[in-house]
Amino acid sequence: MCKVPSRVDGRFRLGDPLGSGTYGVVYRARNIINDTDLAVKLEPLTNNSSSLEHEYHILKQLESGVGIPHVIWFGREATYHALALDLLGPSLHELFLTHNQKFELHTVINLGDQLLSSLEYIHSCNYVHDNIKPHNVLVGCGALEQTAFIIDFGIARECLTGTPVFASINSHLGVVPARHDDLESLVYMLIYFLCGSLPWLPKGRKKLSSSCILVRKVDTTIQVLCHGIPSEVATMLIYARSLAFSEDPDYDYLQSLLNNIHATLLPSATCSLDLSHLRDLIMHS
Ligand SMILES: Nc1ncnc2c1ncn2[C@@H]1O[C@H](COP(=O)(O)OP(=O)(O)OP(=O)(O)O)[C@@H](O)[C@H]1O
Repeated sequence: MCKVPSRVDGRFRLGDPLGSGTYGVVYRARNIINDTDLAVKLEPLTNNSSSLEHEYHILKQLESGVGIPHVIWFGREATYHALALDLLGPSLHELFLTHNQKFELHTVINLGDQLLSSLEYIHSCNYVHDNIKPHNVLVGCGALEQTAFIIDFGIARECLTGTPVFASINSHLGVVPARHDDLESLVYMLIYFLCGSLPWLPKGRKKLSSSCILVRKVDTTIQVLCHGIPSEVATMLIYARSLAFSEDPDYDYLQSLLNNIHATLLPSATCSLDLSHLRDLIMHS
């Protein structure tokens, strides 16, 4: 790989890597003009079409949505495409591991509520995310620490499917993903946060193929999957799976199911994500 530039666009000084994915590495950076922190995602230039440029165009179109990362700049630096974004905090995956793989019910309801609204917005702009999973939801920083942000819009929805563990059954079968597939993935994620695992999740370090996960997923009844958690979650999954390809999802109905669960909580249960203490643990480790 070519040498990573120390600065991007003359003003963003790159620091440590924050994470990496299939397409590139994301660095913490400092804007030396206005002294603010940000994140810069670098993707090596190749002859292939740029996934980062694709992501940039989608983010620009989704720009004003709540829970959508804000783009600061996109361009080329040396032999890289670079996307500068507002700096966000840890992912739900990291926070979940820090919290012994269990989130409180009110936290899960709050996440479900926020992510449902963000998905409704993304879908209203004619996009399907197609890779909803705990790694792709980050909490915000500072004043936005109670907001969940959906990241990673780099997957072209027509050609690739997302991560098998959270993928909808349609997505496994190679059906072009539709809005209800994002909703199905969201419900799997909520179940995962409430139960600490999913029946098709491989144990330990073992890796399962997408086809194995699909077989296990299809073989798991909703009753078994949703055992011990509020019945509204099962209703959400039945509803998401029942939607036809081009059918408009009734987001209000799904929201009302989450509200029903919320109504059963003690008044002392906060309406916030309540993840700041975990965030601090990660930041200081
Ligand atoms: N704005 C941000 N602020 C802080 N960290 C970020 C930000 N964007 C991404 N990251 C970190 O970088 C990691 C990789 O980012 P991202 O998922 O966008 O890359 P990718 O190459 O598209 O990944 P994938 O292989 O999942 O498609 C994330 O898991 C996250 O830890």
